[in-house]
Amino acid sequence: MTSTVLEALRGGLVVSCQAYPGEPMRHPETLTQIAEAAVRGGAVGIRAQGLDDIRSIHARVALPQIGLWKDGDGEVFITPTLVHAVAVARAGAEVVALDGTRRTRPDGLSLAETIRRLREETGVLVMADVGSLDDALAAEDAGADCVSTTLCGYTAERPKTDGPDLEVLAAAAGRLTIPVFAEGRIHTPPQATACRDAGAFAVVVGTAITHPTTITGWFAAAVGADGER
Ligand SMILES: CC(=O)N[C@H](C=O)[C@@H](O)[C@H](O)[C@H](O)COP(=O)(O)O
Repeated sequence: MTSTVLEALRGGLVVSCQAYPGEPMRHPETLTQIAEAAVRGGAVGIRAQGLDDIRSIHARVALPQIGLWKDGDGEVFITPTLVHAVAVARAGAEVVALDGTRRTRPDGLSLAETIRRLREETGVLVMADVGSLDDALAAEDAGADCVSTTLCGYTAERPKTDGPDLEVLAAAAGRLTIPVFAEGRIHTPPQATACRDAGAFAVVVGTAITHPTTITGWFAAAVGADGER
């Protein structure tokens, strides 16, 4: 049976509120305000990065939060170890998103061991961010509560498609018994609808809603103002 927290996300839009190191909006207060604005637009959940942002958003936004901690300069950087995952749960995230690929984790634990110990220590729900159908199948076997297509196009297994990886999404939604979230390069409302139609349990959008630098770049390019002036 799907948990109450996941049920609250079913069929809805989750907004990922993140800024990258060195960027002007990288501040917990700013990202909390963005999350509050997303609530007004109809988001059913928030995805957030970093312990300070997670704490701040948890205190002010009454929606389920998918938390993660990006760390390290290795291939596995989304909540890469058990220690990171426990910290994300303790910061207040109802769901911990972690690297759910079949790659070696920096602490040497398997995904199954990570999920088992995280659950024992915190009781939190686990979202495995996957890069392929095989990752998704393995993550379900490892005990994840849900998967997201977050890493499709960011590992060696899949090409970086222009929009979301609908192929992996549809295949995973057809094969897994746990919820499959659509995430990654969903840049337009029609793409979000396509994800829903491909079987997404819920749709996660970040950049196209919360990353003005990228959005500005799209428009600048459209008017030919992105080059040297
Ligand atoms: C690959 C990776 O690091 N993905 C991250 C995971 O949290 C974020 O940088 C993305 O913004 C998020 O997944 C939402 O995707 P998009 O911004 O494309 O709507």
